[in-house]
This record gives sequence, structure tokens and C-alpha cells, in this order.
Amino acid sequence: MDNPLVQVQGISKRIKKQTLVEEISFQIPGGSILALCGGNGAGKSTVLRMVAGILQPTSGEISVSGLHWKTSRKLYSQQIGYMPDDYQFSHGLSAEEMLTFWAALRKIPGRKTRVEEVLTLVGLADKRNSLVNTFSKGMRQRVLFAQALLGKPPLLIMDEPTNGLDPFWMNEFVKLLQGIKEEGHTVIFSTHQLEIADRVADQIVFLNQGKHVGSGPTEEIRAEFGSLYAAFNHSLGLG
Ligand SMILES: Nc1ncnc2c1ncn2[C@@H]1O[C@H](COP(=O)(O)OP(=O)(O)OP(=O)(O)O)[C@@H](O)[C@H]1O
Repeated sequence: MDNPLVQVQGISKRIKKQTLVEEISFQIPGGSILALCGGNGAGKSTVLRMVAGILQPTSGEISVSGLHWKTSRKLYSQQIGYMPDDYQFSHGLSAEEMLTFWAALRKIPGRKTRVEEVLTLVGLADKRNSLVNTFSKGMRQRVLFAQALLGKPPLLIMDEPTNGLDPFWMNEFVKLLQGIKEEGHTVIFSTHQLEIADRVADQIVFLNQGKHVGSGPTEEIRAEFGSLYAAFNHSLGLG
């Protein structure tokens, strides 16, 4: 692959004597979507947090746009919009105030307009004045998604972005991601919902118990195994 936007080379994370993830490698070409799939505790969040620069690998290398976190922290972070799998929202802030706060923190140019744009993108423009801590899980997910989009980052990293979304918003999420990809953004997201990976991802990486157990272009996996479910079961030695 020529000049992939993201290069992950043999990363492992050990905490005390426990190995959380071991020797994970993949590359993501610019303008494409990769889904990290696996069950609970597979290591998806740990990998995403390492790519985001929040957690440092015990061994292995990661580069984003040719940059390494250790040598270019600020530039590296500017490449990335990160959506965590959970977030404790502070009391008393509306959706608009929350996003304006994040935009100010990150020095987003034209932040009033950008906050308006992302609120509209995630369908929360009419809820802008409602308190975020009164929002449903799906609405909170959409606020987190909006904050990741604020800086129009080349790379979007999303941890379980469809958790808590109803079928309507699941569909909207797929359309949003497709739109983001058409604009040239690169996306990596984790999910245990294989149907979402099937619908939007160009490439899949299967993880199980911290290990890479299979990967490939989505179309090729489908052609070889019939479905992502069949491929995932095969990667677990179940079929
Ligand atoms: N800070 C930590 N200290 C020790 N162990 C950890 C830490 N963070 C995660 N783990 C362990 O690492 C393993 C991988 O966790 P991780 O959260 O990356 O998995 P996941 O695939 O995102 O799971 P889920 O889908 O349940 O969110 C789990 O066994 C978890 O208990």
C-alpha cells in the first residue's frame, strides 16, 4: 500500500503482567473506513486509544499522516478526531454550550458556525439548548460524534459509535460516515455489530482476546466466507 494515512506496526500493550493486545498490525489508506470487530474485552478500545495517542504502546509503532506521537505530539493530535465509547457529561451544559466549550479548547476557527454545522449534521440543531445530561444514550452518542467532527480531522477514531442508536439513527450514521468518506476523511471505528461494519467498512480487522485473528477488504471477506458473521466464526475456529 502506497503511503497509507495510518500505519500500525506490531503494537502491543502490557499493563503489569497482563497483555491487553499483542502484535496488532494494519494500514488504512486515506479516504477509507476500517472497522475493528470483536466481542467484549477483545482489545478494540485499547487499540483505538493507542492510535489516538491517549495510550502509549508497550512496543510497536504507529504513524498517522507520516507523523509519530512521540516526536510531533501537537501535529499528530491535530490529525485526529476521537469519539470515546463513554463520557461523563458535566451537569448544566446544553448541547451547544458543550460543543462551544470543546471548540474553544481546540481553538477551532469560526467556532460558532462550525458548532451549528455539526449540530445539524447529527440532527441535534433543535435540541441545542437542552441539557446534555438529560439526553438519551443515542443523543449523547450524537453529541460525542459531533465533537469528533468539530476540527474536520483527516482521521476520525470512533469507539463503538453506534451503541445506543435506534434503527433510524443507525441508518443516518451509515449515511454520515459515507458522506465523511466522500469528503476525503479516513475513519477507524470499533464495533461488535458486524452488520454496521458490513455496511460501511472498506476493510475489517477481527480481534479476539487481544489478538488479530483475521482481516481483509470487506468485499473479499464476503466473497470468501459468504458473510462477515461466517468469517468471524471462522476466525474464532468455530466454523
Ligand atoms: N487500564 C487497564 N488495566 C488493566 N486491564 C485493562 C485496562 N484497560 C483494559 N483492560 C483489559 O484489557 C482487555 C481489553 O479491553 P478493551 O476495553 O480494549 O476491549 P474492548 O474490545 O474494547 O471491549 P468492549 O467491547 O467490552 O468495550 C480487557 O480484558 C480489559 O479488562
